[in-house]
Amino acid sequence: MAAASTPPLVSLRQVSKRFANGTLALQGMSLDCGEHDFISFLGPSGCGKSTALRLIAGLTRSSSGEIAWSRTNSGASTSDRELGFVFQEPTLMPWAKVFDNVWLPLKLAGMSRDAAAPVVTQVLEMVGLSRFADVYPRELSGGMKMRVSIARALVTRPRLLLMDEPFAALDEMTRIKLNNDLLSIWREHRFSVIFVTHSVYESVYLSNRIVVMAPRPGRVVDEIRIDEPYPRGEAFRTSTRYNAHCTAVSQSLHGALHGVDIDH
Ligand SMILES: Nc1ncnc2c1ncn2[C@@H]1O[C@H](COP(=O)(O)OP(=O)(O)OP(=O)(O)O)[C@@H](O)[C@H]1O
Repeated sequence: MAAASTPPLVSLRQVSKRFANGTLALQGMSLDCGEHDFISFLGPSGCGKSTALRLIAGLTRSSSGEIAWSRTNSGASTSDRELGFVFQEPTLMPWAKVFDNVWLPLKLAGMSRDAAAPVVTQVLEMVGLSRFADVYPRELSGGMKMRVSIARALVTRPRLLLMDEPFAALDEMTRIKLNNDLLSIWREHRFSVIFVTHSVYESVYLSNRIVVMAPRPGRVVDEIRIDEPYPRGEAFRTSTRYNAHCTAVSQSLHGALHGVDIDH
């Protein structure tokens, strides 16, 4: 979690996005994402979660407001290579082996296959796919393809990993396994995560902060801290405390959808 003295990695101040067709997809969002935060954007369809993520990634421009990045140790402003993005679909190149899919961001940055090999091998190990470097995506299950996608996002060693409903299409058991593996990678490598989800249960399990959002216009209605220690495992998932957090977050979401302010 962010120490009080550490400046935020990225700050949003009153950020809004109106599309050309007039839709106000996001209205006045403010957020500080700290070093080693795990933040979830939680809300129903159309509340601007993906738009907020795309704004942070620089994939779309805000209509108003400011997005500011902290300076890196080298003094440079945060660059693309310090951001990783994982989409709901793994979006792998079907004609390329797992190794080459993961190498891609480094290849685009000018790194040869040989020079990239140690780091590619290392991230494949992190996601549990060491033995699959030489297979094609079609030979992998949905969960394994998502692991490749996560490895590809981590190969540049980003300070911030943006994840847009990465596990929504996976079965429950695979999702739980990937939740656990993501948390252990995050704890060990100490990057920050912003994670978009529709699931109250997933957001409570993973995050230290949950940003609750509502639609029409897309906006933040609440932020809830999950002050529970990591590592989190089955004991937490089946605890009364976990259930109490899920109830509180559900109530906030429910209140937001009915235009009621929830006081925390
Ligand atoms: N390129 C676009 N042009 C016009 N409107 C858009 C565009 N992209 C998104 N919107 C609209 O902006 C609003 C917010 O969309 P966004 O995809 O950010 O929501 P979301 O919370 O991520 O939804 P979901 O959970 O369904 O992915 C929606 O009303 C959507 O229809």
